Parts: sequence; C-alpha cells; structure tokens
Amino acid sequence: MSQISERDVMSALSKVNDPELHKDLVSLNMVQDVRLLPGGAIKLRIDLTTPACPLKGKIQSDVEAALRAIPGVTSVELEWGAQVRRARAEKGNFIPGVKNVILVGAGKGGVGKSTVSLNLAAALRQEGATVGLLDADFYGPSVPIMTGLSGKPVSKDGKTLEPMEAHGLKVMSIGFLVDPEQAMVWRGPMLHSAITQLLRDVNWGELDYLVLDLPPGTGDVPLSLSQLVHAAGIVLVSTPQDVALADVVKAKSMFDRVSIPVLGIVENMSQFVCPHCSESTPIFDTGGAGRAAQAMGIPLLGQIPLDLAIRVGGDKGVPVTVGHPDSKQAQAFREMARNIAGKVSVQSHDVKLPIFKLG
Ligand SMILES: Nc1ncnc2c1ncn2[C@@H]1O[C@H](COP(=O)(O)OP(=O)(O)OP(=O)(O)O)[C@@H](O)[C@H]1O
Repeated sequence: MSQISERDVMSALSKVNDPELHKDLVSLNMVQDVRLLPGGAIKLRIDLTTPACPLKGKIQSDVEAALRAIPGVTSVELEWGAQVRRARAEKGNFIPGVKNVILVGAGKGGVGKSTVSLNLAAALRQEGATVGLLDADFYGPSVPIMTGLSGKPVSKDGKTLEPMEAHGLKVMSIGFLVDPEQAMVWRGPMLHSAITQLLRDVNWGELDYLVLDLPPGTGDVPLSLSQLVHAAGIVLVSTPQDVALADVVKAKSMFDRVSIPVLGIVENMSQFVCPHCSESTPIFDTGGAGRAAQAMGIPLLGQIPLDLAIRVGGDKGVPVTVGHPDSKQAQAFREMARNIAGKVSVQSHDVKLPIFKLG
C-alpha cells in the first residue's frame, strides 16, 4: 500500500475552495492538525472563518471527496474549529477587542430592526461565537425590554462602562444611560458625546461580533454613527411591501455613498402562518425584499415570518431563538445569522460584494 504523506493531504486540499471566499482551504490557513493514522486513516481539523458558517456541509463533502481520492486513504475524520477574523483590518476606528461590527439599519421605523438585531446576536452566540449587542437607537431603545435588562451599567475603573449580560450576550443600550424622552431633544454636541461614549467607552472584552442596532431612517444620527466605527457592513431590515422597500433603496444609496458595504436585506414579517390551520397569509405582501435585493444587486439574507411567538418573546425579554430554539421561527433567524456571518467573512477577506450604484 502506498505511503500517504501530509504533503498529499495538503496538495489535495489546495484544490478545495471555500465556496464563498473563492480561495482554497490551504491558502486560507483553514487546514490544521493533520494526523496520518495506521491503515490509511486521516484526521484533521478545519478552522472555519465563522462558527456560524452557512457552507459547512458543502465544505465537509468537498474535503471528504478530495481526501478519499488519495490512493490508500481508507477513512477521513474531520474536527471543526473556527477563527473569526477581523473585517477590513487595514482601517482605523476599531472598537477595542471587537473583531467585526455588524450594523443593523432600516429605511424606516417599526419594521423589526431591534427584533432582528437581538435574534441575530443570540443566534450567532448559539453557534459558538462571542457576541455583543449595542442598542444605539437613540429615539426608541427597545433592547432593555427585549432582553429583560434594567438598571444602570457600572464602571469598574471610573472610565469605561461594563456591559450587562443576557442570554450569553454582552449588552449595552442608550436606554440604560438616558431617558429616551431626553434623547429625543438632543442636538449636536450632546448627541455626539453620547454616541462617542457608547462607541468608545464600553468594556466589551473580546468579541467575534458586535451587532449594532442603529436608529431607523437615513438621517444624521444613523449616518454619523455608522461612520464612527469600521463596520464589516450593514444589514438592512424591511417589511415586504413597496413603501418600506422604497426606503431601503434610499438607505442603501446612503450607505453606498459613505462606502459601508451593504451585506444584504432581511425581509421581516414576511408571511403570517396561522397557528390553527397553518395557512400562510402575506399580510404585508411577500417576496418584495427578494425582488428589491435582486434589483439592487445585493443578497436576500433571510425571511422572518410575522409571528406571535416573536412578538411575545420581545415583550417578555426572551428572544424566540433562545425561548424556542427548535421552532421554525428560530430556524429562520439562525439561517439568516449564518448567511450574515458568511457575508462578514467575505468582507474580512476583502472579497468585494457586488455594489449597485444608484444614479
Ligand atoms: N416577525 C415579527 N413577528 C411578530 N412581531 C414582530 C416581528 N418583528 C417585530 N415584531 C414586533 O414589532 C414591534 C416593533 O419591532 P422592533 O422594535 O423590533 O422594530 P424596530 O424597527 O426596531 O422599531 P424602531 O422604529 O423603534 O427602531 C415589536 O413589538 C416586535 O416584537
């Protein structure tokens, strides 16, 4: 029987590409800890670029096929790890300890941006990532209620604020610091100093992802907030009907102008599935975000149903992904989170997403 060498393994895997990054696993440094065992068995670890990898199944079958094609290989055993990389490493404006900031925005209010932010953060955490959630929605912070957290954050060193913790997430909200009615009337310097405090003075520790819930719309506050951090990109949330989607087109154009990559759209309140007869009703229309995403040349990252358990979870402080992890609703959020994590990995490898320029 021919002797298998580590070189054979690496050479076979240098022909297997990560389907999203379009580079081979060896150049991406994803192949680790190769062990050649007696009788032609191979064991190795694949370090994915995110524990929430949407393409793990495809990578697994490609790796197994490539290794089994080496003469003399009798079995292949894979272990999985993840090394989340920092997005857009060449730029400044980092939040200390945070590898990737994922902005969540919306063209208009009330479309479920905070619900998506929280469930995104919780789903990434469930996949094994370390995650923070920063609620910077100055005019309507809903994260305190949605996480069940209250009280004031403490400072251990007199300079930085400690985030609170809920459902395995580190959480900070402008709602912990000020009365929203007070924030409503802030202008200029007050607003700037509150934004800076939120972005610079929170002791996050080491995070793979910080999900940043922006204020809705295309005004000054979401724009300056998003420019003060180097984000991996922005996820735009919309309901499916045309009036909401028209605002998303506006939002996308704004973020394009300031060169923040738009990772894609999440369609929220996509369908109402009757809990009694299981019939689907497209209350706010359906499929609109998919058509808009296609027209703008950006991905549709997920479709979240309009559902009672999602609303109740938000009101009770336990997101549906945590309270009902096996439900269809949680599955929809997890699929969305994997798609977003995949797009963030693409950004961290600086492979450009298609950008559609308006006008
Ligand atoms: N898919 C859904 N199914 C049922 N209820 C939902 C869904 N998404 C959001 N909601 C509910 O709609 C309300 C508004 O949601 P949310 O606060 O997330 O929106 P928002 O876009 O962040 O609003 P804001 O304009 O305050 O920023 C909440 O009561 C929330 O529980």
